[in-house]
Amino acid sequence: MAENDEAREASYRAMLTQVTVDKLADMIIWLDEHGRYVFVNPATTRLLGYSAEELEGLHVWDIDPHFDEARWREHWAEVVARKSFRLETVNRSRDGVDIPIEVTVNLVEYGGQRFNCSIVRDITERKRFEAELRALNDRIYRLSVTDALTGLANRRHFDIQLDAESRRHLQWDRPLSLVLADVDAFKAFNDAHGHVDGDRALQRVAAALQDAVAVPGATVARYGGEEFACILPGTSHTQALAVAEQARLAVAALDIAHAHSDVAPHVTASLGVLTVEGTQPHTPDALLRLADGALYRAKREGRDRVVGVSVSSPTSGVPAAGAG
Ligand SMILES: Nc1nc2c(ncn2[C@@H]2O[C@H](COP(=O)(O)OP(=O)(O)OP(=O)(O)O)[C@@H](O)[C@H]2O)c(=O)[nH]1
Repeated sequence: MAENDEAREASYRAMLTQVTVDKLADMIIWLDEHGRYVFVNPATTRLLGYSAEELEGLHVWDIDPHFDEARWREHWAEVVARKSFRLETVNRSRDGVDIPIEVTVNLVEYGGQRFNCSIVRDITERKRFEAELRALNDRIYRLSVTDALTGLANRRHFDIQLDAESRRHLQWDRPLSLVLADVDAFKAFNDAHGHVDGDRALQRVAAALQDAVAVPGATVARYGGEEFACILPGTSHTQALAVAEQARLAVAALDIAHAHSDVAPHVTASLGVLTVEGTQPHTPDALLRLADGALYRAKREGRDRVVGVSVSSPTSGVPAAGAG
């Protein structure tokens, strides 16, 4: 190629490079090995609000709140070792706005010097979208496990938890208690006061149960209709009976007038308590059947009371099945 042609070709290529660097929406940031800005493209000055001259006197930690000099030295060692990789960080603009960025780091060696040439993308929109998506997923999850009327865990969540807790109880050989609570004479309440007041009463009963069951890791759920269920992991029978009695008293203390109940002049609940101890496995259905048996007895024996049943297998050394 003639000398003129070569010069024209070189100038043409330089023009292509220059225009690309000038027009690129991403930032191009060159840092030396001391973390000093040595070159930035127009997108950088636009986004960060500093002039190229201002930036070229600064260090990376003047702009990136996640960096200091020590962190830069670690980063530089990684750049040298890995040569090219991606990271996410933040750049603070001149007017104090933190801009989340994705940085593609590249090690460049030129004229005996080493540089970090970064292609930097503003990912504000992506981060906002991710946060919205996370919030939406959280909301969908909360809705999927929550009973709409009372705000307690719903039946689906209860079933999942009971399955998990019945396995955990076997694995760790620690007691597991269940409490079933059923509002007494609620049909009569609905008939006398109407469904709307009935709903309100269920909401108040639910809140009272939730407050009364102060057991770490407990699940308090609306099991269906006017029936509630609590899982009390690691809770002995004596403790579970005390929790259930506390819950019974809390429902009575709401003092929701119920003129058509044979039990009391206010809304009451009957509760069945089951505790299993030892390593003999019980399916969740079997656990529920046993707890339901205790609840049934509480109803039959006059309502507004707690009846317990405890089942143990020989390994735990606790006497075999008993009720009280
Ligand atoms: N307001 C309202 N009532 C409900 C809801 N779910 C179930 N119920 C009512 O709860 C009542 C339950 O009645 P029953 O199962 O006969 O039991 P009970 O009258 O409470 O009598 P015992 O349980 O034997 O003391 C029915 O009238 C249902 O309609 C609800 O979401 N809102």
